[in-house]
Amino acid sequence: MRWCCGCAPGGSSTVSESHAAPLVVGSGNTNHRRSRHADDEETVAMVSQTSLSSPPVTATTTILREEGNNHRELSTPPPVTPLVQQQQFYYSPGKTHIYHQLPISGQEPLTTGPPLHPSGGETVSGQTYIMNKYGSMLLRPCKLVLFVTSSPAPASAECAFFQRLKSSSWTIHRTVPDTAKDDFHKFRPVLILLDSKLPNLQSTASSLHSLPETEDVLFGVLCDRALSDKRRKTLESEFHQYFLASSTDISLCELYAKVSAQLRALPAFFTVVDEAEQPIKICDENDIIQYVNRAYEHISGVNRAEVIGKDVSEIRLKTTKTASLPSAIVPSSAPTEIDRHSFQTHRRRSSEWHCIPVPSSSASHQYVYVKRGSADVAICRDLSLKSLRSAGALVDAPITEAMSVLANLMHRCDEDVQPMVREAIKILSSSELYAPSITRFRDSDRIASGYYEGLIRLHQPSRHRKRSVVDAFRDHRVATGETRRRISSDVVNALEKEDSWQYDVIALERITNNHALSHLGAKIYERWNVGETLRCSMDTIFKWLTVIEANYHPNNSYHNATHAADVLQATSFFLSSEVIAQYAQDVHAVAALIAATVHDLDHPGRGNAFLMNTRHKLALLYNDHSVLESHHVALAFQLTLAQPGVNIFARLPREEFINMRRAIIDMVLATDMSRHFEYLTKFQQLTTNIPDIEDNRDANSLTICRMLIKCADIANPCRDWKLCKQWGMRIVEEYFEQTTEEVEKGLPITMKGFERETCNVPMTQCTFIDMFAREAFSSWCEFAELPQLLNMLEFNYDSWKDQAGTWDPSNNSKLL
Ligand SMILES: Nc1nc2c(ncn2[C@@H]2O[C@@H]3COP(=O)(O)O[C@H]3[C@H]2O)c(=O)[nH]1
Repeated sequence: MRWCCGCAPGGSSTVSESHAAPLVVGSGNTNHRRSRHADDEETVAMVSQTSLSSPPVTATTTILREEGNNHRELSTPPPVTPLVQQQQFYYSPGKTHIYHQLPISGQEPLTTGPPLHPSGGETVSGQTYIMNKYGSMLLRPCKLVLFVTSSPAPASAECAFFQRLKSSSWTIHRTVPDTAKDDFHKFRPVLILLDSKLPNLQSTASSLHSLPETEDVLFGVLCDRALSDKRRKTLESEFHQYFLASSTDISLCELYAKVSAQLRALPAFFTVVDEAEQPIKICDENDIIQYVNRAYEHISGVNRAEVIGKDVSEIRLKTTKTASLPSAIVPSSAPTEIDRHSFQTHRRRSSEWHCIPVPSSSASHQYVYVKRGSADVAICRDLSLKSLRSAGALVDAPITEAMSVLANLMHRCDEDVQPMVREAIKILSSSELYAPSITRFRDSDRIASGYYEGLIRLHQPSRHRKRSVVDAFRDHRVATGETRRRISSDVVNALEKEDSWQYDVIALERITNNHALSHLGAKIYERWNVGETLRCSMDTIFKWLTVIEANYHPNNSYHNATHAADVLQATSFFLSSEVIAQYAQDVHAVAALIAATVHDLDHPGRGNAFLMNTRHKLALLYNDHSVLESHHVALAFQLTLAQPGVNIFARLPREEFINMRRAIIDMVLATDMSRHFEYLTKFQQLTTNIPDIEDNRDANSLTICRMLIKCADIANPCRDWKLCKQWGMRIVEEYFEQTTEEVEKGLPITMKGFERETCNVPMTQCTFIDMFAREAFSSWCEFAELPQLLNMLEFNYDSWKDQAGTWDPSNNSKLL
């Protein structure tokens, strides 16, 4: 089937002499004049198309490179019987123009029309722009009629029907039966009208129907008066419609011109898809394969004729076991366009294939599978770790780069190499090779370097000054208060909806007079049956919570027991997610709750860098490694095991205690921000290979729970704005106090940008989101299917941004 588009070159809508015209598929230079020796390579693509009315549309492409007037065949895919004749058109890859060229030797495709209309969906100077979900495409309805009559000379006065057609920019070519076929090939009309007075009307129509390219052409008979039923019945096998010469209704013709213009775009797209470097296949909603491209044939070793029409599950690919298709998860409801972009879409999870539901208005859906890690990153998400980082990621560890190369390689190499590459990735991701270096933020960005120095790099060459800055940890303030809980109705009410993300833990802090942790903890532990797992009573658990709460510093503006309650509440919320419940083991879930409770125990209100710079005894004790985090969890076990009546692990069998303790330590240590990107990368690596997640449940559960508590620890920016803002002010106040002390004592400033006199608080929050929160929650929310948290993060980011422009540092003296 050959196509032409019916506008003259240059976009005018005058009746054109020649009707081949370019179909611009991409943006490209639409004024590009194709010359015989164009500066960029021109190739001729011969495409055979099935009839458009009979899916699946298969296309074989024989690429011919044009050299002079000769065409040398470039590549031939495995033979698939073309159902119809060859179509010939040109495309120049560099400019993604596809020229439809009638196979008249030597005829140049014409220059293209004006540039794509930016808005799309409009008709400008006779050109129609079709806006689809992926952007506008320039299509020009082909308004060409071939009128077959016995007298080629036009009647003195055109009939009303023809006048109406011409007034709507239609071109009418008259011909006689003997030259009708040649003229059809020459003009490529969308509408063939035969004069009802033709002596051999039916045989003429039948002869034209025999041309394969007429399968999508509208056949009409033009008559002076309405046909009798009998006459219509005899003609119905040859004609789709009869038109009265006296009629001025051309609506069917107009519609058909538009529809066929869209259909004509198919060969272009199939050529692009067929020539794409990455394997692509298209399935319908029943997972029947409708189409595969040449790269798929190449990588799978099967010919498309062997797979088209087959059920995905039947496909056993010859060369790549892993390339088998994932079993489909049919969504309960057809994903709408919006769904497609929400995390709730039931994507067919597979590490090998990126599945894209094709948005369509119909209930049934097609799915495009694109093999991951393939050449054309533009379409499929590249598995390299680098691409897993948000484009704005500021930090890349050398090891991450190496793993990104390996992840890419893994999906391109053949099957016997793949396991080795996969193993290499596992080895690299298991050892401490992550030494993130801030690579992309401006040195002048003091806040970002403040976070980097103060949270990640930590160690400062420091002047030695003996400091007994924080001795509070010696003062083990053990609560000797009563352990029998009396709960007022206010507290009971304040504990309502503790399972909601909107829960206001700061209100609970107020109502309980700084005992949010013990009260909220008791409720959450009870809801999670922690007592059952630990084989201890809720009374013991409440006593334990009271002791732990008493060892947080109430005078810290941020790192106090309410922050622990906040992180515990977030941990409980995340554990409630269906996806997490599927992957987190019970022991790790309970460990996460306990870890959240103790994760900042006895925090001195100063960061690790400060303790290291002051040679604090904790820094000496823990050799500058995760100093505070080690202290939090060590003290937690000391307090638990040393205090009679509060040992919540007392009844745990030894083996279970060892496992529980290991998991709690692991998760608390994971809150050390100096290893943020290490844990994040491992989580991303794991969750982009969903099938792998099944084969090492224990280790994977821990990786997920580490990420869970990490996100709970930095979840402030995802909370309701009122809470987000309060937490932001609290953390900055604590930083101000640290910086003030560093200045007073001549210590290195660990958190640059957090000087009370000059700090732009909203800007510090935006930087925290840019550097840490956005990327972590993008990965976390996609995996845990919590898209609403990302929406809140971006809303809060914009709220901080709005304030940053007018922030007055004089506000910094009264943040709380
Ligand atoms: N600026 C800013 N930093 C935060 C916020 N939440 C957590 N952090 C930082 O992330 C760190 C996580 O570990 P810590 O609790 O030790 O200290 C925390 C802060 O340094 C926030 O809302 N704003």
